[in-house]
Amino acid sequence: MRVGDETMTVKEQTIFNSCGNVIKTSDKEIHIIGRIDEPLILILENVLSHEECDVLIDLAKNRLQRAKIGGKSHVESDIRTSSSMFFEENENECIKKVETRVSELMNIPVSHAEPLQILHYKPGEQYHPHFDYFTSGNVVNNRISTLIMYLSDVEEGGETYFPSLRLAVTPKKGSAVYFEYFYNDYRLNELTLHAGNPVVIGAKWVATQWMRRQSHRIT
Ligand SMILES: O=C(O)CCC(=O)C(=O)O
Ligand SMILES: [Fe+2]
Repeated sequence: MRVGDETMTVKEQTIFNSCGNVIKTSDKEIHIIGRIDEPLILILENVLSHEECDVLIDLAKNRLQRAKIGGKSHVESDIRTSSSMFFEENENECIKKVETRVSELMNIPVSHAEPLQILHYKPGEQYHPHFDYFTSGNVVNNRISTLIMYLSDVEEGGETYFPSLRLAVTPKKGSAVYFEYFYNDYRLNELTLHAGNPVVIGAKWVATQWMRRQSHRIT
């Protein structure tokens, strides 16, 4: 292909940095078991141990709140019907360890990390298709990448679904799906539209880490 040829495509830079199928963070070997290249979407195994999943669920259990929209309206949102909570940064040794591992895996300093979010879906609950980046107005320090870690298996339903790519990721305890939306070509970012399909049988627990373009933490 010639330069200037309209059909010439230049592969976009990715944030995620891996060569090979195994990623070594300072305390774990994580395996890539599935991928789409553009936009980059990775299915990762062994991100969290089963014990870590259980600890995160236990710590979150009593602090969950049904999804709300609007500060004062207290109207329950139909966009997301699950319950959620956020951990404090560095809240305890387990959170600290997970935050460090996730930041190494996502190749972004921990200071760019939002607080770790826990979501709990009961049968019938779901998260309708959405973008993780903010689309309204002039966002200064937008989100650039997401890691959704599954803290439980789900007997039926509950997949993370990318409708534009027709990709469904089945929750598996300790596994995760990674995607990024930092591309110059806006159409690639838009392909990261995703949903949490309704849980049919069982309970779904996830931990979501969103990364920002710039430092986000005050400390
Ligand atoms: O529960 C899922 O599979 C999706 C969660 C999600 O999209 C999010 O936390 O932003
Ligand atoms: Fe999302």
